[in-house]
Amino acid sequence: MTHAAHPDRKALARIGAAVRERLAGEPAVRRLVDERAEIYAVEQFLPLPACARIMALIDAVACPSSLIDGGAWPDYRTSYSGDIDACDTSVRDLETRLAAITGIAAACGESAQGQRYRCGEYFHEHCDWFDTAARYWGRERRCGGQRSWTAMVYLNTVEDGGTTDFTRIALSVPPRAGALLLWNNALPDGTPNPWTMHAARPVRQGVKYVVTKWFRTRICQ
Ligand SMILES: O=C(O)CCC(=O)C(=O)O
Ligand SMILES: [Fe+2]
Repeated sequence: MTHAAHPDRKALARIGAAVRERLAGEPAVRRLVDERAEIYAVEQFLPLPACARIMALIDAVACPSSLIDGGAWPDYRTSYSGDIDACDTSVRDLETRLAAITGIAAACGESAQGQRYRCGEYFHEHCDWFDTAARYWGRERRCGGQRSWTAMVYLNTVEDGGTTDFTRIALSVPPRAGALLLWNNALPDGTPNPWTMHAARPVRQGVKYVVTKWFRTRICQ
């Protein structure tokens, strides 16, 4: 695919550079070692009481997770998800923290989505990037454009399983309560980074809760 085929490429390159520079100045931020993808972790990013509160909010709204391109493969994602109450103090506090660490305004992203995986549940490997050749792209282009960075907070520590695996670079991240995982879905030139392919592996014991914010290129309306 040529550069021209990536509609938000220049803006994504700009956002990538700005976030990269900001994270470099944050001592709590650790870059996970692989040159091919920009993936960062911050331990104890969210206090445990806020994690507990958001887990309760997820339980209140969780429905079987959907996929943006419909359900071509019904068992692709077996978790439960929901848009948690954006007015809740803990959610507002989370949004503020994510905006502060990335430098991207909360409005320049989708509303935070909670996910719950019970024993055996998973999300098969995928990239968070939108397929700009798909039918849904017309809508997403007008409403925020391409996804830039993904920010995901693990709300609990899982007894066994439930790792987030970056399958093309053999990186496996175990869920730890309050930890933030943050990655750039684009390469430095703003084109999609295929090395960000990832999966949520099945939970083998316990339950896993995460909250995810997908930042976009522009303000989402
Ligand atoms: O739950 C995880 O570990 C990953 C979730 C994920 O990839 C997503 O929601 O896009
Ligand atoms: Fe994902």
